[in-house]
Amino acid sequence: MDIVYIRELQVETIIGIYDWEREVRQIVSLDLEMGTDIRAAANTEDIENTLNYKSVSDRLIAFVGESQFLLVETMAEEIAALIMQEFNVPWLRLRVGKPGAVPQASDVGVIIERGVKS
Ligand SMILES: Nc1nc2c(c(=O)[nH]1)N=C([C@H](O)[C@@H](O)CO)CN2
Repeated sequence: MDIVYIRELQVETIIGIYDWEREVRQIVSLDLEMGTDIRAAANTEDIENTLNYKSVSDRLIAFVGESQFLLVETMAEEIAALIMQEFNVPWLRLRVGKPGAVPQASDVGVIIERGVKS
């Protein structure tokens, strides 16, 4: 299996459990690895034959930017389901980080893997 990836995609959104977090937009940082087979694209140099990381990034920016989740866990599960369904991705690994959440840490969040890796 090959991987198309996106690293440190940063999107402003409403997220968090505290009152102030329901009013102030914060940055979430996403890393996404998506299982695919790149050989058809490599042989044809046709963007239609691959997983377009720009299209995925644009969808993530729109979805996360409009969302209002309480927990990073919920955001991660919803992103995973969306990417697998809309882009026909059989397996993915996703990190959702809130770099501003704990001042003493450079980043906090969750990492999930979903689907079947072939
Ligand atoms: N496992 C989690 N822990 C915490 C979360 C979360 O979404 N998942 N969220 C918070 C607060 O919203 C925090 O980000 C504010 O600093 C705390 N712990």
